[in-house]
Amino acid sequence: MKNIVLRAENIHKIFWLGRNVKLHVLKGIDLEVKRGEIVAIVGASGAGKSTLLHILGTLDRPSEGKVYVDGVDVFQMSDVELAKFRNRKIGFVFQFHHLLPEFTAIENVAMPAMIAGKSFNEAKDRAYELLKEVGLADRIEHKPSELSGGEQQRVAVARALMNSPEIILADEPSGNLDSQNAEALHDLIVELNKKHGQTFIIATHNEKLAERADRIVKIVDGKIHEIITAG
Ligand SMILES: Nc1ncnc2c1ncn2[C@@H]1O[C@H](COP(=O)(O)OP(=O)(O)OP(=O)(O)O)[C@@H](O)[C@H]1O
Repeated sequence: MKNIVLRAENIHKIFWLGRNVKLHVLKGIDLEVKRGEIVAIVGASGAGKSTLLHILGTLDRPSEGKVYVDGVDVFQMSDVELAKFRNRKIGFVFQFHHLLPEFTAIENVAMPAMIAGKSFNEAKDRAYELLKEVGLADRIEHKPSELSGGEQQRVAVARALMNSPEIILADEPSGNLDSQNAEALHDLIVELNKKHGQTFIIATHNEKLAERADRIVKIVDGKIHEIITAG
């Protein structure tokens, strides 16, 4: 269906800890995400939220099951094809996807376009527009260490938008922020979603952020326990 941007079917993930010791983290997840939707994934620590986001974001392969992004069965691709596809279709605001410390804000934002083969000169106008959009037009030459935590996360959001991806995945995006900065980031996500129709899938413990999603997907014991629709 055209308005389904992502579909996950029967996703299982097993981590082998030794020859006979396994951890069955995801036990058959089915999920459809509509274009332009904000979906929050919630659940206790260790429930498998990050594991699921990594699989939906094609960063990790499931032990079983399929993921379709824009109708494409992503895990049929080779690692090289998948990396190119990912860079075009998916933006990440992950804690481990840190900004590159030796590059300025505008260079960090331009990076996904440069990975896709553009020069900095070709990418810099859009990178500037995006930084302006996240309220950082006067910080473009700052390196990450010269930015506050909230500002760094806004640079990460601008970077995630650089290649106009279909989907932005965020793992605890406001996790390291104080409540005021967290609130500002939540406002920004909702604003970008409204303005650009950008799809967001966000794993979070933050109830205030989850409440702003169109749907909240709760994971318990490796399965979807319930899906709460807003309003
Ligand atoms: N690479 C790995 N190898 C082995 N076990 C792993 C690996 N990655 C995650 N796990 C385990 O899988 C389970 C789910 O981890 P995951 O990070 O997905 O949880 P989470 O719901 O995101 O938790 P949190 O809210 O604390 O971030 C945990 O018990 C974790 O220890």
